[in-house]
Amino acid sequence: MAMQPILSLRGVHKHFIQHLRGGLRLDVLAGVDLDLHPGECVVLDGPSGVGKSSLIKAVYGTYRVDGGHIVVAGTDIAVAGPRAIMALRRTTIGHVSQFLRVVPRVAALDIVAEPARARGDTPEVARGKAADLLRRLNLPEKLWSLPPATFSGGEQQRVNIARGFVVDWPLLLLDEPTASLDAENAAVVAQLIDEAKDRGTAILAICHDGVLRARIATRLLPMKRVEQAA
Ligand SMILES: Nc1ncnc2c1ncn2[C@@H]1O[C@H](COP(=O)(O)OP(=O)(O)OP(=O)(O)O)[C@@H](O)[C@H]1O
Repeated sequence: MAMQPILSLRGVHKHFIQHLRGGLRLDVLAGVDLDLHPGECVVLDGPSGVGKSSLIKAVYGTYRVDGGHIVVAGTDIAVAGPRAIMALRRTTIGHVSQFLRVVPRVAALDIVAEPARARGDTPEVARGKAADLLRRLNLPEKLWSLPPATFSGGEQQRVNIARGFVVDWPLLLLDEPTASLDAENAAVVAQLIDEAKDRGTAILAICHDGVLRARIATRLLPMKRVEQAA
């Protein structure tokens, strides 16, 4: 029997009403289909503004879609309520956004460890995994006990990446994970992605860096601008 996809998109539609532009309707996603299997890395491919981030946000349950199905591990996120979405975020879907959502007064090490704690690891085990990742991503150890609010963009992004990789997620969403990183740390991220794929994580990614994209993508999902109704 063929392996079940971890993520299935069928006919996903999304539009925005742009209130600052006189209520203009902007159709962004029109009938997006995809099956994503364990161990695959599909990179969304298309020009700026085509809807790549919107699709990632829809799969994470942040944006509600207007039509179609987004099935993750048997749950249709297109129609799921907030509890079901929060449960999937705890157990199944990891997300590395472009920017770290800084939690005041929580140390970087604990921010990274938190998803592993939420999945049942003891504090020691979770912190050990967090420390391994922060070390691999070259975050100076003296920063680990500090809240990341004052960290540089690249330091915050490395905390964010470590948080995304601290759990073996069945599905991992990556939105420009190396945008603020130097070449050395971008290479570490490429390695982390390879290892996650080998463990069976399915990855849906946005990645403008052509070299990294060629390295990580098992396939591209071409996205085209939607024709707007006159
Ligand atoms: N919350 C929102 N409200 C209104 N319009 C939005 C919203 N989010 C995105 N858009 C619009 O939807 C379109 C697609 O945006 P999106 O960020 O998904 O594109 P993208 O392909 O990820 O672009 P880029 O490669 O530049 O990051 C853009 O025209 C954007 O202005």
